[in-house]
Amino acid sequence: MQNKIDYPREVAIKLLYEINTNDAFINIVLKKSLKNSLLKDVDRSFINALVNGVIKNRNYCDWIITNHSKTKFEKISPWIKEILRLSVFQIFFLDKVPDSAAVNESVKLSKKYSKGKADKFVNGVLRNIIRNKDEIINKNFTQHEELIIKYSAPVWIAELLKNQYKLSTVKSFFIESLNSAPTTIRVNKLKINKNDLIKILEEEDIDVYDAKLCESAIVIKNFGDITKYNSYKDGLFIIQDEAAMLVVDVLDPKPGDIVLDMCSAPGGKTTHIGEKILDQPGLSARDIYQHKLELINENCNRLHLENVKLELKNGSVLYSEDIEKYDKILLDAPCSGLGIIRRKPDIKWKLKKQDINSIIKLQKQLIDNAFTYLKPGGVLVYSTCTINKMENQEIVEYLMNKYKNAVLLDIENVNKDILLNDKFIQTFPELDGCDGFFISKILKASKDIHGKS
Ligand SMILES: C[S@@+](CC[C@H](N)C(=O)[O-])C[C@H]1O[C@@H](n2cnc3c(N)ncnc32)[C@H](O)[C@@H]1O
Repeated sequence: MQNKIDYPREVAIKLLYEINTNDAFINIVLKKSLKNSLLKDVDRSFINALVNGVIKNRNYCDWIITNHSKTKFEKISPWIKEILRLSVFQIFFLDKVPDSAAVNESVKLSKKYSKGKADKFVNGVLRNIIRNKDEIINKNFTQHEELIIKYSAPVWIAELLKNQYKLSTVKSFFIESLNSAPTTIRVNKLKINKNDLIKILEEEDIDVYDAKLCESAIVIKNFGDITKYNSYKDGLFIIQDEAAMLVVDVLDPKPGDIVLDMCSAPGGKTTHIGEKILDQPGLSARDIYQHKLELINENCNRLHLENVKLELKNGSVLYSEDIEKYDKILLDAPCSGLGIIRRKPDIKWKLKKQDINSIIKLQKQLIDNAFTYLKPGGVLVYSTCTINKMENQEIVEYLMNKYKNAVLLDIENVNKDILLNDKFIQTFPELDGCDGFFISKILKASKDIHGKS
């Protein structure tokens, strides 16, 4: 056995420790560490696969470790836990890595990252697991255990969704969350048309595929670091999920509209609005964090949008100067993010049951203020990237019950498969390929249309 530690595995362990012990965000730590220009592309994708794989399958890995270790799982030190998880993930999910390689690398890592006889402990646990590999793979689970263990669903999220959807829907949702999400880009139509962009991407050796739901979308594969391509640097497109593109299609802003994007960072939808209004003045993009406004600014600069007004404002505060000022408002609200756990699997472990109530409280404040900021005759689009009905349909119902002049509009010109009663869009990763988005469209009528007192 060579003594040198395999570099990608060591990076993966450090990142897993940061995510699981220090609460770091998977996308941020991965982006930072994969930027290292000394890394080969193959190592970059191995680190990405290891870190995402462990976080996605964390419950399953932990269940296997728990059942094959004499030391209680809670008593295992954080570094050793990550080393074991990484090994178990390789043994059960990566066919190309021989089991012996996964074990040997973990033993070396445990010598470096722990004191005492940790390497012997790791070796013993992993050899025990390998001996029982077939039995583990063929284990019969109850339906509940299958969700929680095999598909690594947090218990409380599984319960929440089982109260809202059929068990088969919840199951396929969690199975899909273990897969990788596609990469889609939105053509920047201010700069180029779709066919010309496809030609340029093909010349750059990027694989290009049709997207399903949105006319401006292209699926891309086989590109490595996207920021190195001229097409990216020239601002010919932005990376954005297809469902996220639908949000602005539903808002349908036109040149001349006064538009507010209330929770707008990092600006995926802001830039789409800017494109649709032909970069005319009239678009304000807000967020509560200054550093996030800078991300919008970067996106606007790269996509050649010059007229977006950035505002550091708290959406839950009612500003009197904004009342009845806007023709169109997008409220892409902060939410539980359950619709994007395929892209950001750490959401599963970071989100807590008690967070849902505070998220809902904020969503109600935001939608109240958004509605107040609309001109009579104006249109509000309320969207989230979650499939939790409490943050979706129920927030819209709250608004409809509170304001006599709120009218839920039909959503037109979209694929009927993603519509619920013509009123809501709800996409599901396992059915539609894109992220799990909710979209609704509300008109502020000039007078009481419900006849309520
Ligand atoms: C779902 S993200 C928006 C994504 C964005 N629309 C896009 O397409 O790129 C929600 C945003 O709301 C912001 N946010 C959270 N609380 C807020 C508040 N009280 N007021 C304004 N923005 C807020 C977050 O910082 C985050 O950037």
